[in-house]
Amino acid sequence: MAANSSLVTKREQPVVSTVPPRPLRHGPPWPSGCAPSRSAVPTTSCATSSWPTIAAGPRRCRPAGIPSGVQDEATRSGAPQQDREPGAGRRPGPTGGGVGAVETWRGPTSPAATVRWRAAAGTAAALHRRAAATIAAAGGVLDAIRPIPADQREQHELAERLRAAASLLAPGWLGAPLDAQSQDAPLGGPDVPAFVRIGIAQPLDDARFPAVIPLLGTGHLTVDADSRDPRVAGLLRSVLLRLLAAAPAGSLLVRGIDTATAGQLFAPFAPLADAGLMPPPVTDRTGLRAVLAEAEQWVRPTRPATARYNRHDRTLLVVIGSLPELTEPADLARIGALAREGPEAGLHLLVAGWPPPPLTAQTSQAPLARSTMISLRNPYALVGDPPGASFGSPGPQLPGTGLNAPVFLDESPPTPLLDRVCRDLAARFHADYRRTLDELLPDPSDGLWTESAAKGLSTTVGHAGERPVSLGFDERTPHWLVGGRAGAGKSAFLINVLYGLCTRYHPDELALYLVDFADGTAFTEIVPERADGFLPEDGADPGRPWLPHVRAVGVQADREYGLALLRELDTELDRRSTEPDRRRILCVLDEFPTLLAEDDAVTAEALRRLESVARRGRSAGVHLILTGRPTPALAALRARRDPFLAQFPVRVALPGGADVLEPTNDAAAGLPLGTAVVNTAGGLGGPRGATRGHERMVRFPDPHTDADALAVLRHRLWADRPAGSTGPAVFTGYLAPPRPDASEPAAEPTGPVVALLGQVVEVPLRPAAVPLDPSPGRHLAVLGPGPAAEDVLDGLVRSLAAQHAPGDVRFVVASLVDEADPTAAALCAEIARRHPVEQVDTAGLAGALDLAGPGYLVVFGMDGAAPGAVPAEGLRALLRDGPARGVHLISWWRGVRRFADQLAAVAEPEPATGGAPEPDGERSDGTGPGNPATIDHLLFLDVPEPEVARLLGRAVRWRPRPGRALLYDRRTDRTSLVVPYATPTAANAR
Ligand SMILES: Nc1ncnc2c1ncn2[C@@H]1O[C@H](COP(=O)(O)OP(=O)(O)OP(=O)(O)O)[C@@H](O)[C@H]1O
Repeated sequence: MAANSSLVTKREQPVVSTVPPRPLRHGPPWPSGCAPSRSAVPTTSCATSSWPTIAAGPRRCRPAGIPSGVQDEATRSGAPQQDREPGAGRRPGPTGGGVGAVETWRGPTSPAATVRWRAAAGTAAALHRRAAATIAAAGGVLDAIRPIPADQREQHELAERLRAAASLLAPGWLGAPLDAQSQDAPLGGPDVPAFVRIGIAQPLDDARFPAVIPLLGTGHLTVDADSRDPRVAGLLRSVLLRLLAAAPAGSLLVRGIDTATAGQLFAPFAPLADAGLMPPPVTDRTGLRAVLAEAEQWVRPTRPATARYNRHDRTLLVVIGSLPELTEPADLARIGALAREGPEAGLHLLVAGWPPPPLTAQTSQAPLARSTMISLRNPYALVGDPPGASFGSPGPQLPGTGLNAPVFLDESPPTPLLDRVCRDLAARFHADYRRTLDELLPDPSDGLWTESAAKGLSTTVGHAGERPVSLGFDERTPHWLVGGRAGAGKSAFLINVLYGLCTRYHPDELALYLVDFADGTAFTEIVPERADGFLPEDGADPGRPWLPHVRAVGVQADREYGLALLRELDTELDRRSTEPDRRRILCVLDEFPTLLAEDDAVTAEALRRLESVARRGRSAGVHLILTGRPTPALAALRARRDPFLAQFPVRVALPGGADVLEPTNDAAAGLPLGTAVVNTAGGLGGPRGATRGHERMVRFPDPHTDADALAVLRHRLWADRPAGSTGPAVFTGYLAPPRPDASEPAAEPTGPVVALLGQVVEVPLRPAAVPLDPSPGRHLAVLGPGPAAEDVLDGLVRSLAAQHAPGDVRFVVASLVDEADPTAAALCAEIARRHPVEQVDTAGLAGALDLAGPGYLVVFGMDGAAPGAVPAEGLRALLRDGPARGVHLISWWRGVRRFADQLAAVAEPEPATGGAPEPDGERSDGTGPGNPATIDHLLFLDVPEPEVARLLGRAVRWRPRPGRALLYDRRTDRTSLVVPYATPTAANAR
């Protein structure tokens, strides 16, 4: 029946209360002759149909259960058992007599026959009387148990009345046929809609009425098949469209989940996602959990002890088109709990594919509480009773039977209609709420940099209604913690803040350090543009105007880069403790959970430094913004009351970022894109309904909607930069820096030649350069199994060659492993253009150990030499005395073990230590830091941490990965993370 049919059908529909409650998944609810005419509808004969009709059809079909009930009743009503004869319980035949009576007419009409005939006639009369009694008794029983079904005219009248009721309950968008809906139908209504149409009920061929159910404000809707069934997809889309079109603008928030079709179910609603009215659907288990967490936050009572529910002025509708395969029972239980608790808090569920197929007998799911259940048949559907009401009105004691008519579910709305509605809603949202970046900036006519940072920094972050909301960095609000799910607008929010600050404060008063740990490109637009991403700090690059306030930027930076920045800030704070500095520093760590993601020494030190910088920076003008997606790490920090969190009184929660607020604060539940909750009390909530002075919900613009305006602003800031400004140092984690051009050697070289290896991951950036001076041990070994190490050696030697005047230096090149022969040959050919080169084998290498300087012994695959082939005595002398005569060994070793053995073999007895640091452990190469017969500089590529630690005799912090190397300096016993320079070969391969 139509929605709220209990009111109508209580009076109008036949009462079917003696029939057992109808299990929805069994056969159709109507007998043949009453079935809809669609050809695929299976017809069920009166004799086999076990369910009552909604009303009697033309043939007054009766359920098969009725006759047997009649017989039993007749038996009970007095017909003695012994009188019963075969066939006595059957309906009379066409002639009105039983089988025996017919036979008596065939016999001869003799006196004896007449006697027999009379006897037979007596029997027939007795049978007739008994049958009449049976019919009378059955009639009485039928009258007692159900009224005489209405005739067809009544059925049509009833359908007509239900149609009228439906148009009242679900007017306009909520109940109109969508394929005939006018393109101009106005959107939005005064109230959240309570009823919505799901399809057309068709009790008779020519009797139909809209099937309407209560949803928002009442409960949920479940369908037993998921979005892969086009009828389910059509139903979900049409219900969603009706609700969105009819609800007051902005009052209905939708979250979509659809794994089976990878979100295709919601594809027609994409304009809403683009507008920020509805986030893109989630398509996996992680996304499902995020939506469930948000919904739980939505229903969670503000004060659990009182179990009172928070009432939102908006409704959250979670539409599950299909659940992830093998959704865990715990997640299914969360859905069940949300169904039970949701409606009071304005949370409603549309769940397709419920109950999900059980993984085990123990995990089968009950029907979802408080939901109207739809069971698909072919081609119609059965609709169960809505929560707390009954379509069939079976009476107070008996359970409901659902809607007693087949329902043909609404099909997917026409694409142009869907598109038009979504675009109109988006445009309306845009017009009502969208703001632009310039509304957050000072009036351009006032000029740039008119505010003073002496007492703090402040910028407009958004608008609460019409009022601009400013947020600052000062002693009371020194640091901000910003949270939001992926795509919540964190970068947009940050960019607004950065432009807001950079237009208000002079670069002499504000310096920015920006690090992005994720794979985004949050900050690339405000740094100079160079394809390689590595820039000289001369500011001359005109590629793209940069913000003059920005000192350093890490794009997709390593955790080590973030840690280096924190160390740098800590050092700066040490300095400021004695020399106060009026220039404020703002450091933004975007996706900071990545920095703290591992349970290792980097995390431990980063947490310590964060706490120290935040605590000491408060009064020293050093401020932090940390942004991140929801992460268990944050909850863990909160749980253990980590001191660093206490240093962040400002919390900004964007959509999905409620975890930066206190768990009892549900202000951020269900935020749409473009909005944020700004809280200046560490995320604390407050009394419900009360105005919270420390908390505002703001709308903020997407700065990228007007890319041209943004470019003009950037150019203006750059063009006005103070004279002598240098560009930011940019570290781009995913790029290998190009090797600096080897300048022509100076006529009078002033310092030693340096071996340039790459860029040290540090703030400020600096090259990894090994000076090849005359001290004993000034040699370099590259250790690592793969071609990357071979490439490093190749590029390095080329750069060395370029640093010497032609003919000034001699090269001896040996390749002791086959795989390096081509590289060695190409290298020799290249160097030979400037310097004398000799390519040798192992024997030649042994002979060249006493090369007269200046020169280089370059060895590819030095571990490939047979044991003893390179004499230990000669090697020891080279390592110790070679640098003094300008000879350095530059070698590549594939394995650490051969290297350690060889070095141990040539190690000299350890001299008395002259103040050099003693190693903590024992070196596997047997050499100490003061040993002159050694190799002072080791570059590890792809060598596991334990092997490096064993070789160095102490713990190291190092995770081998492509594009990274660890440089060890034996003299200082220090290690540095290095991004090796791109080599010509490697660069070509990319
Ligand atoms: N205020 C806004 N109004 C409407 N759309 C916005 C707004 N802010 C951002 N968007 C849009 O939302 C999308 C995601 O924005 P953004 O990249 O800033 O999110 P994010 O949280 O940084 O994402 P991620 O975590 O993936 O890096 C973009 O398409 C952006 O244009």
